[in-house]
Amino acid sequence: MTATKGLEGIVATTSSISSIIDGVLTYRGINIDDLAENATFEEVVYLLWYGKLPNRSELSGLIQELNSNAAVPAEVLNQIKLYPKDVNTMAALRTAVSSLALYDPEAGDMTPESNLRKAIKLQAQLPTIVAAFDRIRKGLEPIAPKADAGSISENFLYMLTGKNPEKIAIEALDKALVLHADHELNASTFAARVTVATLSDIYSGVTSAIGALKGPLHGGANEAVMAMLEEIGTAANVKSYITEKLENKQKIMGFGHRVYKNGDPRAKHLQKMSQELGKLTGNMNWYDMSIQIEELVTGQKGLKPNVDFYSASVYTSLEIPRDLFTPIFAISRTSGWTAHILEQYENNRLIRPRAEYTGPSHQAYVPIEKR
Ligand SMILES: CC(=O)SCCNC(=O)CCNC(=O)[C@H](O)C(C)(C)COP(=O)(O)OP(=O)(O)OC[C@H]1O[C@@H](n2cnc3c(N)ncnc32)[C@H](O)[C@@H]1OP(=O)(O)O
Ligand SMILES: O=C([O-])CC(=O)C(=O)O
Repeated sequence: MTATKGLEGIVATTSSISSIIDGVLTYRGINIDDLAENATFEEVVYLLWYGKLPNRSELSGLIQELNSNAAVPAEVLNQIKLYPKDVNTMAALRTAVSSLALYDPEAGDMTPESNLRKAIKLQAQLPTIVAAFDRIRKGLEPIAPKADAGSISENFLYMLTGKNPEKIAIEALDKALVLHADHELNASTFAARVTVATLSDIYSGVTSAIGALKGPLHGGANEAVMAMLEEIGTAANVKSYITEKLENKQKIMGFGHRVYKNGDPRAKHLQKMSQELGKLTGNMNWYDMSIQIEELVTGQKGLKPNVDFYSASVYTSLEIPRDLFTPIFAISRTSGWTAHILEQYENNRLIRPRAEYTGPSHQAYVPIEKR
């Protein structure tokens, strides 16, 4: 038995949800470029869960269901009020999502209908949790979700600020959610599938996934990108900062990918949005710095930006706090996680690989008094 470090290139399951073939990403066979240009996030959620695009009445039915399930149990909101105000936002989200299960009477029900209902509740309630936590830590009262919101993006921005968001902000966030919704067997989705393959419940699967997404080699990279941009400060400092990092063999966050070696197809959409939003807000600094960083990192290392790189400047232009970037990724990826969890349940087998043992052998047991 020989281990493959990081399971690189190992095909661990079959799936009909999303594919990455020759650098092209599809959701249910539809190219991400088409979805990014044309689909709303709710259409994508429907596509991932049901395997087809919704017609008008199916789409409005889903939006209604999401709206009517968006309120979070009062007990969970009261618990969030007890969290330390300066706690890591992904840690707060992980804890709150785990506690949702305590107040859902059907948490342990394993029928397909019940699991789909819980997927809807999770998709509807994650935005409410993230917005509520942000307000509570600022000493503000959480805002209840709108019952008639047109989209998750609209409701989330409304719950964050208490104001009706501008159309441009809703559309920009919506496109970012489309681009982050699913990605084959990425680390957090794999974590979700491993968890539920023991026939554990969907809340456990999504809680595991949030824990995996949090790390800076995965979803946490978008916050790390913004931290880097803030540290660099202005375009004039980019060259010396990046060159020094690369010379010291340090990683530049938002670059590189396990699967894409010729570029992440999602990045160009986020780059365009970053430029457009920079122009609209009259602040091109983040975009200008990002472009320069890309030129240097691609030029010197051949590494291309991934989905996390330009999403940092996009969210900043939308005035979203840096430490909400990864929770927003989680809001979007809940659609993919839950689609994969439902697919895993449909055709389940315990996921249990082997380890290549590299420790000592033939060791004698030494009694404690002789150690
Ligand atoms: C949504 C997402 O999860 S997208 C990924 C988000 N993560 C990041 O942006 C973090 C930065 N990127 C990385 O750490 C990596 O590129 C990963 C984790 C995404 C992929 O990792 P792997 O496939 O395991 O590649 P690995 O880390 O082994 O890198 C291979 C080589 O490229 C280098 N490399 C990879 N990414 C980077 C980077 N961002 N900056 C500088 N060098 C890099 C490594 O140092 C290594 O060099 P070496 O062979 O000289 O040691
Ligand atoms: O697929 C991966 O390894 C990481 C990624 O880009 C994602 O989860 O969107």
